[in-house]
Amino acid sequence: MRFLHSPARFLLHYLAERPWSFLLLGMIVVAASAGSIGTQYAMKLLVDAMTMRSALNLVYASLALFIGLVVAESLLQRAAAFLLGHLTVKSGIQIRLDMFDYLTGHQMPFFQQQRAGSLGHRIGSLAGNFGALVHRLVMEVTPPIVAFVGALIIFFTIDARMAAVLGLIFLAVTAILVRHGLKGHVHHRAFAQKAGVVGGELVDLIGNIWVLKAFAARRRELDRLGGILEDEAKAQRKGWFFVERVRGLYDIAMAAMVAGTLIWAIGRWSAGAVTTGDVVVITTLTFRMLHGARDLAMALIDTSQQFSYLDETLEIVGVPHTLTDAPDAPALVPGAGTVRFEGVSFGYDKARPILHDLSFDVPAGQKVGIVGPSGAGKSSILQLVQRFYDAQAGRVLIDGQPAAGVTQESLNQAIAMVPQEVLLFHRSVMENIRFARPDASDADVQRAAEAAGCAEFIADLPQGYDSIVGERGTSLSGGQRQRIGIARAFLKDARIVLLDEATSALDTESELAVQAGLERLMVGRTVLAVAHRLSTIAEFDRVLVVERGRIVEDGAPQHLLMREDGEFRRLWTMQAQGLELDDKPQPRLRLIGGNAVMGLNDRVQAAWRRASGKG
Ligand SMILES: Nc1ncnc2c1ncn2[C@@H]1O[C@H](COP(=O)(O)OP(=O)(O)OP(=O)(O)O)[C@@H](O)[C@H]1O
Repeated sequence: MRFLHSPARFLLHYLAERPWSFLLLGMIVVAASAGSIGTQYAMKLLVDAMTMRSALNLVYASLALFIGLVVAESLLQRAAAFLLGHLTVKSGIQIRLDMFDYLTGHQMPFFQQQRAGSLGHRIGSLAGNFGALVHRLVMEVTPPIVAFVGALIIFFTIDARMAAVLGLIFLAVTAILVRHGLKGHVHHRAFAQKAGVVGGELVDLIGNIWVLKAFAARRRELDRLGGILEDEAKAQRKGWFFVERVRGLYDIAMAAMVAGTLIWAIGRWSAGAVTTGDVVVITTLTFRMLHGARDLAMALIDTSQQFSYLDETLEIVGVPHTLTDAPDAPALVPGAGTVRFEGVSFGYDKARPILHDLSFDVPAGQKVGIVGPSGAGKSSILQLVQRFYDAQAGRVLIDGQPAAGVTQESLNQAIAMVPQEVLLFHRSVMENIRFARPDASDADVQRAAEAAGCAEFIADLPQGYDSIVGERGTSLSGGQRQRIGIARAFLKDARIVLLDEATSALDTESELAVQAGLERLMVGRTVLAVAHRLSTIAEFDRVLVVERGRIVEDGAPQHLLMREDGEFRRLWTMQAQGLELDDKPQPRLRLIGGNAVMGLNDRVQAAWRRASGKG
């Protein structure tokens, strides 16, 4: 999206979305400002008519003109404010929708590098920035410019020399103020940065409220927050003092200028060169011009500040997408559910490859367990199947179609994933499960929940399916969240199911419930499961053992177990002893949770016996 490349393009893009409305707004504002200058002129006519003892008709006509212009200006001002509010609210909705759409198109690493809260805040503030910019330009920059031009014209009718002098003064005052004001940017930026730190700290503290309470750290953290707020206040004070200094300077300059102009005008009046009305209009217009110079300078400073906020946000949110659909990419045509890796090499960082020349073929309906030491690249294989990343070499084919050649949306439709950590929205259980298929009926959702083994615990929740699960599902246990994840996969009803087994141990009862749900889910589907507890894949059709990004064994679990010095057998034996391997250059053994050992339950013991011919 080219319009995200610069604040000016961004502004123009959204102005061009409603060109006629914004043009109308500009015209109303120009007319209102002209009307306001016109009132000064009408006042001069009135004063002249009165002092020159003109016919009463002329006096009343001037008065009528004056009142008419005052009313017209005020009506136009209201119309402009109404239209501006209406337009910026509409554009604000559009901007946030566009930005959310663009933001969610970024690849996963983007979200790992940015804090979610700060991204949300930035999207929200983009709409605010746009509104503020349009407001400044239309309501604060345009009127002083129109007033300046109008005043200059009136001055020229009175005294050309004076008009030229005042015009130059106006430009000089504006330029000096803008120049000086821009120097204050450093203070404003420092304050904005400190305010950002405070915001981030607050979000962090509230997000980690559990730690705060558990470590009795409320008082301690309050003191720490006090220190950070003090820092912010210092930066804020510097900004204020700067602005006040600029204002002081301006006030002194204005007093001198108005006094000078008045003395000069009265001198001309006493010489009979100008009328009383002229003196009145000269005085009011001088005030107006000088105020206009100040307002214009402030508005320009503010506009440039808004531009830099906008620029800062666009630099983060508007970076180009790194993973996009190929032009004219077709949708994936779902088939029986085959997965094929052809010479796939991949690294999150190109310089540090994780998977090396991986090739395997999973026919439809096969259940494949992926095992290996921690960090071997198992989860990365699942990430590539879903095309969260592109491989640096080779291809991933889903139902014979390259994952990189079809639309990402259609690819994600064809695959159901039950991740290690099931993430839930702060919505009801019903909505959370239905997220997998928005058009599913309540009965469909309930059937999926029953199949996943959720029905019982959902019935025990205070409002059943309507219960809100708490932010990120915190009011549910780990096992319950996982079963909701399985229910989602049921509802999605995809031919290909990816499972990434949770590393954190569940209690035995939960584990059995999750296991039962998974087993029902796997029936008749192609399954790729990353397994930490080898017990879970004992009855799979096939096991791929991955070590440092390479497949070192591939076969049915029973067969692999029979290989005397096989890797799978070694992992199995270690797990039976409660140990697990880290896939580091110097592999390290570590103790794993007791449940993993308990996970080697009867079924596995039976498989072991079968494999070793003792069954
Ligand atoms: N998003 C990421 N960005 C950069 N490196 C990553 C990312 N995810 C994983 N890695 C690295 O890639 C390597 C393989 O990780 P992966 O998660 O695929 O291993 P795994 O075999 O699934 O491990 P585990 O069993 O511990 O889940 C690890 O060294 C890991 O640090």
